[in-house]
Amino acid sequence: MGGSIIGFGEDLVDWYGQDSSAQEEKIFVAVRVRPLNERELGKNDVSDWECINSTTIVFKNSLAERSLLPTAHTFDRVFGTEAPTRQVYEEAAKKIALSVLSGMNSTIFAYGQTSSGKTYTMTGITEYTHSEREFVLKFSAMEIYNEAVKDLLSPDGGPLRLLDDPERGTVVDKLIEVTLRDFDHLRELLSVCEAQRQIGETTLNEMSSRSHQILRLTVDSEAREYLGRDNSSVLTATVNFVDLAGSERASQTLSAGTRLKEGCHINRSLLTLGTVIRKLSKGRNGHIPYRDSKLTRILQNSLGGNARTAIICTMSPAHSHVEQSRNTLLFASCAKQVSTNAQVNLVMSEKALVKQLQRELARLENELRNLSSVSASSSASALKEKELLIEKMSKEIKDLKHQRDLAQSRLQNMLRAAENPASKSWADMGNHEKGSWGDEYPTSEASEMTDPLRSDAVSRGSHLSDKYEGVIPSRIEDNFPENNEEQFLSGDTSPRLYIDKYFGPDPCKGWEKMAEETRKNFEDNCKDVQCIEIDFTKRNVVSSEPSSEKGDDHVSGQSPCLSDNNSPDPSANVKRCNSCAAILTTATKSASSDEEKENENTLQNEADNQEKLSDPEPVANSENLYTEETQPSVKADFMNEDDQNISNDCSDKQQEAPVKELNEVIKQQEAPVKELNEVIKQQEVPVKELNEVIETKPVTPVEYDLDMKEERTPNNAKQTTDGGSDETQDTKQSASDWQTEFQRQKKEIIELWDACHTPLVHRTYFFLLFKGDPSDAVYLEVELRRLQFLKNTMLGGVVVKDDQSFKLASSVKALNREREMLSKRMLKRYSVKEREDLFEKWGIDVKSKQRRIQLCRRLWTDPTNMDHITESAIIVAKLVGFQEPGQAPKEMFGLSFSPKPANVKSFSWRHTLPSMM
Ligand SMILES: Nc1ncnc2c1ncn2[C@@H]1O[C@H](COP(=O)(O)OP(=O)(O)OP(=O)(O)O)[C@@H](O)[C@H]1O
Repeated sequence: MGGSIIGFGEDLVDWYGQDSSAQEEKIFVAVRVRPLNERELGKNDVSDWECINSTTIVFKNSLAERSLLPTAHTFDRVFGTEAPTRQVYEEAAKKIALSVLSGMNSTIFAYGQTSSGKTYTMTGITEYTHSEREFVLKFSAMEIYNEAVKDLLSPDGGPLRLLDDPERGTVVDKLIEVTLRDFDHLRELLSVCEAQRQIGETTLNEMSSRSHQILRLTVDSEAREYLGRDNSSVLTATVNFVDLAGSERASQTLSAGTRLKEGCHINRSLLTLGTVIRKLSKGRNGHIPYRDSKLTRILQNSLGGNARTAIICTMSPAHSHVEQSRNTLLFASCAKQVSTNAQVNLVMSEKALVKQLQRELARLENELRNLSSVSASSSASALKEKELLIEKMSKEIKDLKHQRDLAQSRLQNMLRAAENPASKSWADMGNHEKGSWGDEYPTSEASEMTDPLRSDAVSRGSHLSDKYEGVIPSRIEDNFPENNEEQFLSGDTSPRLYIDKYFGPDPCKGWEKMAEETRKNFEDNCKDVQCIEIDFTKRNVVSSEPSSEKGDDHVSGQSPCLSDNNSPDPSANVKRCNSCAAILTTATKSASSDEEKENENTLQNEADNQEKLSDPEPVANSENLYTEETQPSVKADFMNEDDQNISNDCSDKQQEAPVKELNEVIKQQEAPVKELNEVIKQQEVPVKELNEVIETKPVTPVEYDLDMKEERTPNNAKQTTDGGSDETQDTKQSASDWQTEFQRQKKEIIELWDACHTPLVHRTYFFLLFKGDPSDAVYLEVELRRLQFLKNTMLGGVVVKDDQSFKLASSVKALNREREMLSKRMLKRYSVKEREDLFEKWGIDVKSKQRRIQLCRRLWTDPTNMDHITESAIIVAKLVGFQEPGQAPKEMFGLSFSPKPANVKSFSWRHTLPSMM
């Protein structure tokens, strides 16, 4: 039986060598004769039957019977009384039973008279079948007792329903299926079935089965499992082992009651089975009464020809049972005529295959849809996204490298300073870093002298001041501030000087040097600011000298530094510092005194409208402004050290301490450099990977570069103009570029101020620089970078621990205090009418409480609105006294402000200091 089977490939041959394709075959019929049992032997019964060969059984007794009935019967196989069950299995059952492995259903019946050996035989065959198989089987078991179907694996369950499935035929509903682990498991289950099966004692069989038992093994296997082929189709087949109840004669079994009733059901169902077989044996025409009994209904698939079938008829050889034996052989002969047309469960397999193909089709369709939805544009956008990511990460790397360079640069500067222990200025710087920038009142001159960098800056600042003499306000209006913030801001009355001190280099001295220095010392310069701030406060103390308007009683121990503005002598610097430090404690008191004084003024100014009483605003402690938010702890140390130094001149011993501190600071600075290097390292890897993936062109640096900018500045253009005649156009272009860049930087800086909570006074000072003067380029650049770094440090997750260089970073709390301080100032700087106008202009109810602080809290709050910023700056400038009498506020902010040539040599640094000097 050759041929191929669709879906399973050619040569689908079952493991025992037979082609598994559809085949018409007769039911395999075997007869097994059991030995005479003890009961029969006890009655001296004799054996009538003899198996003369492997296929023929002959009746050997009565001459009379012999003349009437056939004496020889031929079947597929006959087994005599000596044949073991194993032989019966091998030669009669195995072939059929293992058909299930090639996807064919099969059924093996045991048919015979009661006590003839059906159960004996089927139990053995079932066990042997399992031991042969190499596949996982599922086992189920049922019995039909008195026409009720019962699950033998569910003893407590009620009768099961039979359902008609259009595909599978009759199905026993909710029949339990157990996956067999091994042979022992099967034996265990067979024992359960045996225990559950209805057994009754009859006169012929002490353990007579009173029900039909159907044990079912189901194989769900993939063809490749047994053929070694790569085929995922599933074969599902079952083999039924049917152990029928024995036909019996009531007269023989002497049954009554239950046994009789059982016997009736048994005989009726066997009669139906016999009828079905007989009809089948005569062909398939006409009605076949499958449904007349549950037995034939359940086995319809098998009997109907879908399953390979074997019927093993058991019989007793005893003469006393000759009639039943003849009936058995008659049944066997009929069964032998029945043809089956068993085939691999192609129907089911094809369905499985169709289902599988449908699933595969759906999957492919889905994939296709997804693929088509990923259009070219989305691919391009994904690519662009990656490119942007690379660009962003590259920029971050660049920023980080920049920060690292700054940190390294600062470290180098510190190391340089450490090499010169006499450089007290650096030690001062260290102290200032650790201390509060607003708590001290050293003189500005002292700071200038003690910080070599800043001395240079001051020198250049003077130069600039000369340049802008007459334009820059020459003095602060009146009394010294009542708080630290104002000490900070009042140190320079000129924004230009503020910037000069802040950044050091003089733009007029050449871009190259300036840019280089700025880049190298960016952080140092930032740090410089702190010193300057401190120096401003010191200057305030200087203002307490006899020439000042107040605070003289606090500066009785005047420092020599106050009289020497330009001494380059480091030792002199040390003296000054020590002395100035000594002044610190008294200067604080001076500030308090100033505050009291202002409060008096306030009361006087507000006497008419009782504002002071009706508008009780919080009064900030001038001493605390910024100090809580910045470096409160070191302040005490610094003070103590200075206290100790009050009566001492500089000694070597004293100089060693700051050097030690400096070394400590250097140590601290090394950590962030290391951290930055680590961050850069980590950042670089993904960028490299991404670059490799999309093979994009090298990322264009986004960051504005000083060198690039240098090429565009008018100063630089001027240098190049000397070398060629057609460079005027270039110069114009450069100026245009600068204006564009200037606007961009201005906008960014304002927004960064907001993000970094930069003090309003600092913003106001710096805002004065926003006039588009190319010479301010470097200041803007440095301020921008400082803010970018600061923002990264504060918000960007780049942790630079204990970084003290960016004191201009404030906090919301400090900013609020500053606003409170400014609001206090409003009483002094603005008349009642001016204040009311301001409140009205800023949409604040004139009669509301805390209207001044309300106003000040709105200042600088909208970094995107230039009008708002300008108005805010005007107000702050006036509040802090940064306004020449008679000068319109707007003039200060560039509307009518233009630099004048630096041709006035007589301008001096001192001229820019407060009048108290
Ligand atoms: N081939 C055999 N060799 C030895 N003993 C056998 C053989 N066949 C059956 N017997 C014994 O005969 C007795 C009856 O066998 P069994 O119970 O299998 O008959 P049965 O056909 O199933 O009867 P019933 O229809 O009443 O259930 C048992 O004790 C069994 O061990």
